Amino acid sequence: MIRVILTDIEGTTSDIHFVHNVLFPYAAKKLPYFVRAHTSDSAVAVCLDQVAELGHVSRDDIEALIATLLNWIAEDKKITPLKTLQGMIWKTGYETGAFKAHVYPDATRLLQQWHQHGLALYVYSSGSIAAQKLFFGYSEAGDLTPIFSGYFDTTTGPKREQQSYSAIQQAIGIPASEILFLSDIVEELDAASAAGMQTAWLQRDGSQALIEKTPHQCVRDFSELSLNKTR
Ligand SMILES: CSCCC(=O)C(=O)COP(=O)(O)O
Ligand SMILES: [Mg+2]
Repeated sequence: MIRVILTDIEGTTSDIHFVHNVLFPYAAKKLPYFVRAHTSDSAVAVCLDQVAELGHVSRDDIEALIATLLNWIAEDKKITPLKTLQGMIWKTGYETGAFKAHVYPDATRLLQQWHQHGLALYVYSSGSIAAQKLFFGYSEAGDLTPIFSGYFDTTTGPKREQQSYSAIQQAIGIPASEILFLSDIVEELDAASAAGMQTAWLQRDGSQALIEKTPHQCVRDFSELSLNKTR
């Protein structure tokens, strides 16, 4: 029996194009000014320490740190300090109404329904926890944060590693077999499955036949999901 839904965001609850065509360009445009203006903020400084280390750049060279961050955005790197800084930058975008987060109507409807039926809902995304809360707080469907019980990001571990899902299972405190993880990325589903979770592969491109030769439940949208199906 599934008691917990753990969901990815980009490509699962939400359109990948919203993230790549709206969120990432907004962050790239604002990042240089944001970093220069906040170098002495402690939370930003911690991120810049990490960028210097991971990017092999001098900590004193702010312009090189900015260039590294912009390259990471262009390459869609899921690197924790980048994701933390992006979340800080998007806050203004959401608060000023520059954009609202896209959530597929089927995802909104089913998440609300599952919440009403007593399932616990959690998010696991490469976006920082702060960014996830903004995303669902300022969604096109309104504030969806009340339906979620918790959030996980890459500070728990990378999304393609089994250990990350084991750590999430421990934190949630429900047996892995009663947790259903939803994602559009098969390597993430493989890692969750190796940790004992149930899995479902969101293949939202309806023009293609569903890839079904996998151990994962395959669906086009949330309305096709079965909470009773086991591998
Ligand atoms: C919630 S912030 C926007 C999404 C994001 O930055 C990202 O990298 C999406 O990664 P996901 O793990 O949700 O595919
Ligand atoms: Mg995804």
